[in-house]
Amino acid sequence: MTDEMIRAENVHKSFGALEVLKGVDLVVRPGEVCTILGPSGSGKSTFLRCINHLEKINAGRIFVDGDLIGYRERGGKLHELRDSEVSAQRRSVGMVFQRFNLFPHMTVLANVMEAPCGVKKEDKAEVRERALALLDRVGLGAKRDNYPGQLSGGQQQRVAIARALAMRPKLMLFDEPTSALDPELVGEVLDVMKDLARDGMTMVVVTHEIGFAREVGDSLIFMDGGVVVEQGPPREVIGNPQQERTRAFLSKVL
Ligand SMILES: Nc1ncnc2c1ncn2[C@@H]1O[C@H](COP(=O)(O)OP(=O)(O)OP(=O)(O)O)[C@@H](O)[C@H]1O
Repeated sequence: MTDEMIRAENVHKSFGALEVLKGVDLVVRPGEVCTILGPSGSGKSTFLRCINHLEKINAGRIFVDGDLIGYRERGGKLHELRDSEVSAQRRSVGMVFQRFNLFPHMTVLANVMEAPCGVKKEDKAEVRERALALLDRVGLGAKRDNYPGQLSGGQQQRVAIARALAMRPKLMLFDEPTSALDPELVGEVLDVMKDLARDGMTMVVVTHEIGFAREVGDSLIFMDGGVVVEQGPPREVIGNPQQERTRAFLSKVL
């Protein structure tokens, strides 16, 4: 493990003529929780997707635990990864989306067991044991034989977190994990995330949950217009924003 879990340097991403990321820099150290806040359309989700190589960047570099995303070194040269190799690299990063993408026809346990854990011919009993332990961890051991449709949105999102953890990720990316939930279900998902943070998981969390950022975040990034406008300890950025754009946004959401 390096002393930087994520290093993003001057990341640019466009969709056709639309330039969404205009030079984003970020360093996240192992065990840190980095929260990202910003108006709709500012490029937060796109940036997370770039870290996980779900989007290919147009310029800049992103390293995850020292590995350059999308490339590998061979014979002293950098080679672009083939699609099959990219998916292996992507397995080191767990991602949880706004909408939980569970298989509706599979039980909760099967959903977690199905996650690619990167170990070929792994003993099925071991996979099952680990999946059960993860379901216990997110408080859903008793629901293992249920189908996703039988669970609440909050419970389904907790299964999605267990599924991402089953890949043994080095870091977890959360893209507005609670914004599709009814308000009374938000807390149970945030509690699971807080528990992960306490256990030292490195996390980048795009969220509008200011309380979570303040309580759990080591750093807060305010993004607007495809750039990082302001960055610092969450309590400082929220309590005393230095930039006018941050202040204007916070005055609308606080
Ligand atoms: N695959 C795509 N093709 C074209 N445009 C895209 C694509 N993905 C994102 N965009 C555009 O990029 C811009 C930034 O989107 P993004 O989802 O990253 O913003 P965001 O800050 O996460 O917003 P929100 O909080 O609403 O999710 C938007 O204008 C969006 O329409």
